[in-house]
Amino acid sequence: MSFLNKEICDGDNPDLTEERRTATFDTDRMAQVIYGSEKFAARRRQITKSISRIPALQDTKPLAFMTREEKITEACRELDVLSDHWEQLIYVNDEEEALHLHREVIGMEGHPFALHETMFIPTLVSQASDEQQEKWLGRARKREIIGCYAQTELGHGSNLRKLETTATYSPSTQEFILHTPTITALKWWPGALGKSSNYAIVMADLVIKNKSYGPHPFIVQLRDEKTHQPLPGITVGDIGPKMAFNGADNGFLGFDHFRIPRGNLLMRHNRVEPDGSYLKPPHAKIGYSSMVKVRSRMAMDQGLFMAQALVIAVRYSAVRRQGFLEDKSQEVKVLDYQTQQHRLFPSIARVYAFIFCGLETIQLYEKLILDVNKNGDTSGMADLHSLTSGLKSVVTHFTGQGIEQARMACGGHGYSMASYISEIYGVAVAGCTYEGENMVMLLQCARALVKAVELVEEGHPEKLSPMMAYLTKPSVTVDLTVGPEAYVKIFQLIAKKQAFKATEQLHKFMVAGDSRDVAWNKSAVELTKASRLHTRLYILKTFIRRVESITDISVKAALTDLLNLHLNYELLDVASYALADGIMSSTQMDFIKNQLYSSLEKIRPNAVSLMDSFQFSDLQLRSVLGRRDGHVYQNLFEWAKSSPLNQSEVLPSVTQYLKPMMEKSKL
Ligand SMILES: CCCCCCCC/C=C\CCCCCCCCCC(=O)SCCNC(=O)CCNC(=O)[C@H](O)C(C)(C)COP(=O)(O)OP(=O)(O)OC[C@H]1O[C@@H](n2cnc3c(N)ncnc32)[C@H](O)[C@@H]1OP(=O)(O)O
Ligand SMILES: Cc1cc2nc3c(=O)[nH]c(=O)nc-3n(C[C@H](O)[C@H](O)[C@H](O)COP(=O)(O)OP(=O)(O)OC[C@H]3O[C@@H](n4cnc5c(N)ncnc54)[C@H](O)[C@@H]3O)c2cc1C
Repeated sequence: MSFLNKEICDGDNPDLTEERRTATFDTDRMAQVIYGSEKFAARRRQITKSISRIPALQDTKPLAFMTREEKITEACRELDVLSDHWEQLIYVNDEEEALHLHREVIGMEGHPFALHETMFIPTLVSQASDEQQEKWLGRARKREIIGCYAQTELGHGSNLRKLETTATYSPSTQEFILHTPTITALKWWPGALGKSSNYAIVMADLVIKNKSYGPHPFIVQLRDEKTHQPLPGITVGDIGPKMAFNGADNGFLGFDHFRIPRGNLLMRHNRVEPDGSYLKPPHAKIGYSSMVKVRSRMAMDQGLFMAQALVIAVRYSAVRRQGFLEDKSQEVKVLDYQTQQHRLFPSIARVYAFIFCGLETIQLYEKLILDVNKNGDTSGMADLHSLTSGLKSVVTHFTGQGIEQARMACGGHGYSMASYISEIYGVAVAGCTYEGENMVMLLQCARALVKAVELVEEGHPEKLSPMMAYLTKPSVTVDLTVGPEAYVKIFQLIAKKQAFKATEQLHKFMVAGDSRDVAWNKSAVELTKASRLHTRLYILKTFIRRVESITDISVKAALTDLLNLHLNYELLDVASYALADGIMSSTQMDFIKNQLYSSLEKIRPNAVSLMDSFQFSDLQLRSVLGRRDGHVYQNLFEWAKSSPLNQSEVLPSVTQYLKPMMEKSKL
């Protein structure tokens, strides 16, 4: 079956139009699967259309030609325009719609509200008491105040228990005294802290009567609401340019015995009474929930980052002609080369897989917050923490790899800022670090795995959570031709073996006399391998579950091809484990390779439409190379001509230095 997708093809590059004509599914229907519902996919399109009717948001100067200050100013101008249209554009308080609006209009280089929406408001929702929400949440939602999340310090990010900023309770005045005792205690990195925010959630060590209670969240006013000047006792500023994300003012913050009222400790789950007595929370790590919230979004957000890079690379590959195959009268589209397909298509599959995981983990977090806030039920916290710790690490790592391959797939033009892929890469790989450095978080996931293995070894498999149940599966011989379930079985065996091996190694060192911490460190590489396999198994199973649930036949068929590619690619990628443990034979390996190559051919006709289905507007993509019209060469030439360097024929640097130098050389 072949039909023309609904988008207008007239006027586009004929090579791209041809690709769109040969697609076997409808991109609107695919968008419903990607964005989780028909309603949200339609709302996205509606919002995009409404944005396109606001002149002040069109044809802005390319970000690549702007200084950092100009980028920040431009983001603020756009936010102001959006603010004037907010209620016509989206349903107020709909987080997904707000995120879409920001992504499309302001892009990914950061803006003053990035942390306000993703961490400041969510922390108030999950940690502030009803009374505190009454006071601050409404103001935050109406954007009367701008907030950020200030946790990381110059000296500590990963190890939260050693944060040095103190919040010492003074019963006589019923205040907390915030203080930065050393240079390493300066808050360092928080997004939008430096220049934009006037409020912050500050994570500080709660100290009462000389006893430390560990990091707790406080809401703190940083700047005067009228003048925006820092309040006395507060030192705040921008930390300088970064690898990417330079539209954001990540900042530093220090306190000099800065006093805040007792009511500024967020007290939904714990309390400090006026006399200084402390009521502890129902779960020791409940104060970490805002991090879990962001981690639960990361599979979706990173999937969308990689999708942007792939839209650009796949469209370009369908337009770029170079070299010959059979027909010597016309050069081929580079997308027809097997190596190009192998470079791009497994990442397309991963994008879909990550997004399906993201849809699931976002819902799991929403449910957890309901359970905790309404029923005080914290039983889901440990599982979601270990799942999202592993997932953020695996997804960010592969997203970085996928985006870099997308860049290379665009040859020389991929290296130009016109492609915008380097910016997408820079922003995406920040995710390997923020919300917990990847190795640190893989080791958090490993804690849960080791515990589960120990339960099995102690004869209590019934206590395993459903995600760990595969650790009890016996070894079996598997016939790969029966379909996805066979791949899952092999993957389960590989992941199980590695989890047991890593745990065995840990125990061995402990038996030999090492403390658990030292034995843990000596086993850490093996433990992180176990976490990665465990997480990749979850991703694989989620992909299968999601594809099975699709009702549209043509969408399901296209995604089944992608799923088959994913299964074969993933298994091949971990084949060294399977071969070493005798789980797979070399004949099975050959079978997998052949399946992989034939999947590439099946996906080829749908490649452009699989990426068009994300329905990113040109405004959001910000890529000259990846525009929907595919007129790559004309667009590139126009863009280059608009470079500030080309606004005069002779640069002052030539007149001032090169010319005199050449003249001197003549003497
Ligand atoms: C991101 C969305 C953006 C969308 C916008 C898209 C548009 C594009 C625009 C811009 C894109 C960029 C957006 C930028 C956003 C950037 C946001 C970045 C913000 C930050 O980085 S905030 C700072 C984050 N910091 C960290 O993550 C620190 C990492 N460290 C930790 O979390 C902890 O220190 C630790 C978990 C590693 C260890 O904690 P600790 O208290 O020492 O505990 P342990 O002794 O290790 O463990 C004890 C026990 O507790 C369990 N546990 C730990 N944490 C949790 C938890 N959260 N929940 C439940 N249980 C937990 C742990 O497993 C142990 O259990 P056990 O004893 O084994 O049973
Ligand atoms: C773009 C960006 C935005 C950010 N936004 C915010 C924000 O809004 N708010 C905020 O509070 N913070 C923010 N951060 C800070 C971020 O959360 C931290 O940088 C991150 O948690 C990593 O901590 P770290 O810098 O201390 O790394 P480190 O822990 O110093 O990592 C250095 C190395 O040490 C290793 N390591 C550390 N501990 C262990 C261990 N226990 N076992 C094994 N290896 C270990 C790591 O794996 C890594 O290789 C942001 C960071 C970035 C890059």
